[in-house]
Amino acid sequence: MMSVLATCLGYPRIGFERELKKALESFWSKKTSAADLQQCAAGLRRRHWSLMKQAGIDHIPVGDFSLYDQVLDTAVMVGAIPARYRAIKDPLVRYFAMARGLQESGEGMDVPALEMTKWFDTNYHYIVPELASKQTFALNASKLLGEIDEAETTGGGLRPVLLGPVTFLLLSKMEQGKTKGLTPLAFLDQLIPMYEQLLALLAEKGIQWVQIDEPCLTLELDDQAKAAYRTALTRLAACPGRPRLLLASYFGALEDNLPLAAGSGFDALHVDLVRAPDQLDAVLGALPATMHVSLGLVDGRNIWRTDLDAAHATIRKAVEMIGPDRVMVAPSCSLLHVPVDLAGEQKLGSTMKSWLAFAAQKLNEVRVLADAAGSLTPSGQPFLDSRAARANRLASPMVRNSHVGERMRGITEALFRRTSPFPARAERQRARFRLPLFPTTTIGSFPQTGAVRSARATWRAGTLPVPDYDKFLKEETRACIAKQEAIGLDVLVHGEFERNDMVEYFGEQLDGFAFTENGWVQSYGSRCVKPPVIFGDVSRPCAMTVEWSTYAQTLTKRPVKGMLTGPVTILQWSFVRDDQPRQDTCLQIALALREEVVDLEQAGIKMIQVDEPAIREGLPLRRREWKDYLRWAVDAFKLATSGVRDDTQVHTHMCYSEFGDILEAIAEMDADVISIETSRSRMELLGDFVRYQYPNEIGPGVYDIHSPRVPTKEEMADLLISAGKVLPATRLWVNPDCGLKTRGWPEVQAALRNMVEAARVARRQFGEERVG
Ligand SMILES: CN1c2c(nc(N)[nH]c2=O)NC[C@@H]1CNc1ccc(C(=O)N[C@@H](CCC(=O)N[C@@H](CCC(=O)N[C@@H](CCC(=O)O)C(=O)O)C(=O)O)C(=O)O)cc1
Ligand SMILES: N[C@@H](CCS)C(=O)O
Ligand SMILES: [Zn+2]
Repeated sequence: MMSVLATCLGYPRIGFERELKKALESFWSKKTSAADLQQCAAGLRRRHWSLMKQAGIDHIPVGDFSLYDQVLDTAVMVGAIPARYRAIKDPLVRYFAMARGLQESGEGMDVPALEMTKWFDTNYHYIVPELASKQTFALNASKLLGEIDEAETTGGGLRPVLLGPVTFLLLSKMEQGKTKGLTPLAFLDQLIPMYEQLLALLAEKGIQWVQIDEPCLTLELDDQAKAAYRTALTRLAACPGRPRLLLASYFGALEDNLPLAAGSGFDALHVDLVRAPDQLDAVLGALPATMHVSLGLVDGRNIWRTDLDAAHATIRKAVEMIGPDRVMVAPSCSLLHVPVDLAGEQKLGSTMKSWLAFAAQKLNEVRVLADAAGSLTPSGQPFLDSRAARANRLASPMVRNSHVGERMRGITEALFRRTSPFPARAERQRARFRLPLFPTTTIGSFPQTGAVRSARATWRAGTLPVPDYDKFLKEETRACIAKQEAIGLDVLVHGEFERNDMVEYFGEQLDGFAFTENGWVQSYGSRCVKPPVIFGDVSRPCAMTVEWSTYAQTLTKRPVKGMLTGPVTILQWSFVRDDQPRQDTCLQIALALREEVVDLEQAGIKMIQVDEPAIREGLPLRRREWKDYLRWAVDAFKLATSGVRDDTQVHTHMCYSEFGDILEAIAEMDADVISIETSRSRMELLGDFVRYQYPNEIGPGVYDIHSPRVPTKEEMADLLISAGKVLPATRLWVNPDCGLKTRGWPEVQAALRNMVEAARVARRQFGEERVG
């Protein structure tokens, strides 16, 4: 008898104990071999397949595992390897060179990494494939086929996951120069045969179902992209003898792309019903009689326990309309974006735990929902538990704080404005700080060395007494200030040694947040974050950063920037409550940060940086929703930062994204200075700031901090000089792309010395005076 299938689109690969992270970093630092790394990776894959099998998942993903990133894996699989990496013969070394750059002094090897940017509106970063004007492709499916062989022992139900050809091309970029007028989509005809060959190989292996991820189907597509979809989907559907194909859309609604998807000739369509529940009727109405639907009902982007009754009602609707044989239940997207297992949490408290589901629990929810599809009124224990948890959360006194409600009602227009407009503020700030032309600074964090991390780990474990930890951090901060002075930086930072993570640190100090011990989620490569959980109204019980900033300022005469994470970024990088609009939660965070900003000023801090790297990532995927989001996101930043005097300089910082299309909003944020990542894209972004005539001061990043490579004085000076030609030199700052926490001290010191030298070169070119 056929029944509703339980399926999964992808599983976190980092490992319950972040085994992959550790194996990667150990391999990169040459402590272990490639074989050790591959062994760890194979062990993780085996574990994940086996636990999906145990959870009763009928379609188990294979090929979603990656040593670094699934988009990079796809580029390698189709042979899209830019020329500069082809001299590297060892495939693994070449793979990591594309991901992280490679600088080997002995062998004269010095190649920067490919660009990295955010995966849709998530905090995961992918490597941007780069195509040449005469791009050709060649299939190398060894990774995927090898993993399928490994997974055979799992016992059937394997569903290979491929990033689809159109999304692959839409996420790619053309290499710089010589490609005028060409866009990656021009290569679709050459790329499709790689997928055709691959489908034939998968059919030979006896694979029954293949999942083709096309998340770009949830975006607004122009005619060229729609035509590309028509071509690609029709051709793949027409492959002779192919396995059955599931087209996976996620992160939003298909809307006007639904006819493309439903008419694709594929055998199943996955839809995200967490982000876009309202699309169900249209989807069911559009499905041809041969097509299955995969209902994405368990949230792959958040950690709240599923409302099983609501999900069950949706499944019933689908079953009644098209019959159980054509229905699959699934998470809304890959589970890559949620932590591995709630079982890793000992300190959360049973009430909070009962509200949550991580990846392992979500698999169980999918199974339970599939099993209950035949029942009209499910009453098994999982449903009873889900109802009880929901009722408990809705009624919990932990969630509401009447003081926060009062403060929210007391917000007035005046709280969103600095006293004077930027030109008047800039004049006062120039008089106050007397900085040289091209002032040099950094973004905030300095290396989080093994010593810093392990001191924190022992302090957390209770084996390092608080005063000793405090003394250790003060010593790190003191040494950091001394190093910055020796390097010759103009505006200093305290180094953020006390912070585990720029969001988690604040989450731990604010009321309304819970934090996990082991809730790691991959951010890029081996780097993970532990997003805090916002479960209730947010408020600040006491000052959070004032002590560290004021301590650092006592150590130097140069200005030390106060360092805060902005409201939108705290929101975006947390798991957010789903019982009130995100904007209300964001304004609550902004109110708490406003108190901190004012306290910093009162404590004598003259420059305050409020980082908003996630503001672009928070942008809704559909343009019509942008205006509303940008209104409240900008308001939240202004609410947080407008409580200070004109001569207090507000900085902000952004990284990882294309900011071209939100420049107006960035300007409205009205920060006195913005530092922004530009170096990986070789300052392409700066063109947007020029075109928009960005009015305030700006520090275009001149040094890619994601790579251990030390940039030369000359290359950074070139970047500055090109920036100085298009923007007034009087408004330019000099800084790396982002914080330096992931780097080691020797390379940081060498790079910053070169950066300070580069600023001197630029000053010689443009004059020493900072007037204007
Ligand atoms: C700027 N970025 C950030 C994003 N999101 C955030 N939430 N935070 C960010 O900073 N998104 C965009 C980018 C992504 N970039 C990065 C960059 C770097 C990291 C990173 O370094 N992550 C660390 C983990 C950071 C952390 O929280 N560390 C904790 C725990 C450390 C730990 O693992 N301790 C060990 C013991 C260590 C020892 O004994 O030596 C343990 O407990 O077992 C801390 O410092 O206390 C990473 O290592 O992945 C992330 C995103
Ligand atoms: N102040 C932070 C910003 C990162 S986006 C840092 O320097 O790490
Ligand atoms: Zn940054």
